[in-house]
Amino acid sequence: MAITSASFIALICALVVLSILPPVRRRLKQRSLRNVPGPISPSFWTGIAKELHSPFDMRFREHVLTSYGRAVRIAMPLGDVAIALSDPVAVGTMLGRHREVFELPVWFSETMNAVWGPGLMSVQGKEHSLQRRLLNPAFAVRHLRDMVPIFNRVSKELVDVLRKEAPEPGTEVDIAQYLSRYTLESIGRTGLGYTFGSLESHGTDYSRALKEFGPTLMRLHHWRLYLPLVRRIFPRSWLRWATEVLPWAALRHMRGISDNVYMTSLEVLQRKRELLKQGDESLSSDIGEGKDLISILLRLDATVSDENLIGHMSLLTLGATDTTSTMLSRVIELLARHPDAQGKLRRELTEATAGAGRSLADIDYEAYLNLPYLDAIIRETVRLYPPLQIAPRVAESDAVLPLGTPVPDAQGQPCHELFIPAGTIVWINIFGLNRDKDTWGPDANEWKPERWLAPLPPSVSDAHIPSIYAHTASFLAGPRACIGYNMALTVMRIAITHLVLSFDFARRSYGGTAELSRLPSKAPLP
Ligand code: HEM
Repeated sequence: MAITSASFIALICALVVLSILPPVRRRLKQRSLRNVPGPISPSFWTGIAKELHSPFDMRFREHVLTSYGRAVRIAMPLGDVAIALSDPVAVGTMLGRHREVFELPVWFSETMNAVWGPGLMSVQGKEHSLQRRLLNPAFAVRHLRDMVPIFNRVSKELVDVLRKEAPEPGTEVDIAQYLSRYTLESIGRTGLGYTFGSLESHGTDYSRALKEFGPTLMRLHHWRLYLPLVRRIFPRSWLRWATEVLPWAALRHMRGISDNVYMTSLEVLQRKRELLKQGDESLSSDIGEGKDLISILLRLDATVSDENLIGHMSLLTLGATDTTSTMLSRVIELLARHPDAQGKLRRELTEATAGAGRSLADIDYEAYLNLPYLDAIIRETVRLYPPLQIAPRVAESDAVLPLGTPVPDAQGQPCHELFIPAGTIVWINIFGLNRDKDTWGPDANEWKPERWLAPLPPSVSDAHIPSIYAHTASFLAGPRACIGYNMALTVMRIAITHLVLSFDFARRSYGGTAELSRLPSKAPLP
């Protein structure tokens, strides 16, 4: 049957009406959210979303996340409202009782799926629980223990490269760049059983593709909101064809990134399956010594499909590297800014090694846990500088969230719960939870590792912050809590120990207050 132009126009009109009805209904139901305190929007059309997501205006975002209380109204484009929550009672409910209502937004998981394939961050609901159950055992402490010698070896390589780079005292070195390569290599060897090459070189196409993902995504940010709708209308093969023919540089670049990572992952995986067939001995002689996450997964369940494993490989590497290397850079920058803390840490580490007649290679997983000042420095840095400041969720149906701290209603009376209409974006305000003065005290914004050496004030435990680490929300909690947090902490403990025992870090003379996006990356080494 031929499609007439009238029926085509009718179809387009129907699609337009169908796609605008839910947002209109949501805006009508968001009345009560409009009373929640928040920054004034400069424009009905854009809201403050653009400023909030700008990597160049961290100060504005941090101001918004800490200055309006535990529930903050965020004006979104075209009069939509989102809410940022750092109220532990509300966040606890989102991650606990209402965990099935508050999911990752579909545009987020669809983007991940389109670029990386089916990994943890690209699936939802039951599929996510299944995948998570499959992956959890690979992250058990007993496997992490086996990875410590590999982390030690990469840390030693890092120190050797830095020594070559800075043979003279006082040489300036772009330390952040090396920490980024170090993290990628550590995760590559222990996650995938793959090496990205020497820490001196600038990496492989795979590592470059991972690095370019974030900036390319920013260029496509507004368009990806329409991805779920587009995917519902067009078959996958059409979309793939469109990425080839459309004259859209960012989209083509993203396709290149996706293909590149896919091909490398497939190659690594096929090699691993081959080695596994040859027996455990062959796998143990490979780069990850058979102790890497993918080898562990293949041993646990050899029936997992290549498609799933490739999705996991890409998303694990993506989730692991930038976060961990940002934290590491931050620790080194803070130690450079606080020479007393650096000296105290060096004394603790020297006592645990030379003082106890042990070499660095003798420090195992448990011994690393018994270094209280190192532990305090990591806890405090993870609390104050979480690499992910907000975690997005969307209400899949209408929901009511209880509040520990009330917000004003239309009459200015305290309101102890928030009605969240279906489709509303709710950001879990990690940054706000970690810096709340009522919880952490008036010095919440200061970096004080010492706070972890004495019992914490009762306000911290009384707050019942949803957390899997040190009462902070940095790794989140609930069904989507960071699966690799223990691995990240282990990588950090080992790298910091090697670095602080090998170098003295100082601030560059121009110093200044560092922004997360602009870490001072050059530190003089002796
Ligand atoms: C300091 C370093 C790290 C930080 C601060 C961090 C933080 C987080 C946070 C906040 C989430 C939740 C995001 C959300 O649900 O919106 C998350 C999820 C995740 N992280 Fe990490 N992460 C770190 C390191 C790692 C490492 C080393 C790995 C893997 C080896 C990893 C793998 C993942 C994965 C796969 C998820 C998705 C979990 C799921 O959806 O079930 N992360 N991470």
